[in-house]
Amino acid sequence: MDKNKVVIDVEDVAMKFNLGQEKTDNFKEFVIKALKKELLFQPFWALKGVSFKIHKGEKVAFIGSNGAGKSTLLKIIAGVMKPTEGSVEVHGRIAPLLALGAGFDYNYTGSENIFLNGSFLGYSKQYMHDKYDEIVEFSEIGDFIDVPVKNYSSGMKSRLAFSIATTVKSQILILDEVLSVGDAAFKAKSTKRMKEMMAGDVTLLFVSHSISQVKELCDRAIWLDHGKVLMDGEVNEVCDKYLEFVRNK
Ligand SMILES: Nc1ncnc2c1ncn2[C@@H]1O[C@H](COP(=O)(O)OP(=O)(O)OP(=O)(O)O)[C@@H](O)[C@H]1O
Repeated sequence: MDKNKVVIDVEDVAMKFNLGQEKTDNFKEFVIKALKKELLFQPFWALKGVSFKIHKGEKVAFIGSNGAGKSTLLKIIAGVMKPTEGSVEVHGRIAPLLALGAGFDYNYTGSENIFLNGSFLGYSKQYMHDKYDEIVEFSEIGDFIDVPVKNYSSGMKSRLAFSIATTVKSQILILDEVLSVGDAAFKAKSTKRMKEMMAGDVTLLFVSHSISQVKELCDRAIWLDHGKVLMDGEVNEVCDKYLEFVRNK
């Protein structure tokens, strides 16, 4: 495996959101104010000057307080959002597992969503056919596979999303909090599968508030704070500094 190959190159990325300064009580009021141009928007930088490179096979965790910009950064890397400034280069196929069930169309059945997600990830219908049984079996969805996803519990949605993303073979895996959902049995099963994948040359981008899980799965951590990289290095070192920071807050 070519450990020196850069698979993700993030350069000077910034992301600006426009936040409404005043509260509107309802949508009608919002539309009227917007039409009358009475709404004031204040720019808010969720990410600013973020740069790093990720090499093939690295397992990288993104840690930091609520609102630090972790999910926004992963969405930009996955191509769901375009950064306001900077550039992101990705070499390899990404299986994004952003916020649970993202990528599902709730009106379609689990089965239909497997093919929908497959085409979204760039896999052929035949390939998804070949993987179908394994995906359904691992997800433990059972007969619910023919029911619209809107009737699934959040645990069922995350089990199916996890199962799709980890059964199809992709070089880059993005996991956002997903392992924290699902019951104890599924959690054990998904952690085992993650570890099997870790043994291969998959590149992992992992967001979690569980530092023990981060230490277990990753070898590098990037600590984000208020949209900036505060520390980037060996996982135990960065996590310990972060925990110390949290304790002293
Ligand atoms: N679409 C959006 N419009 C406006 N603000 C947004 C949008 N998405 C995210 N934000 C803001 O950007 C900041 C970063 O959010 P993000 O979800 O990336 O943080 P996070 O580090 O993943 O947080 P958490 O640990 O709570 O999941 C937050 O202040 C959030 O309110």
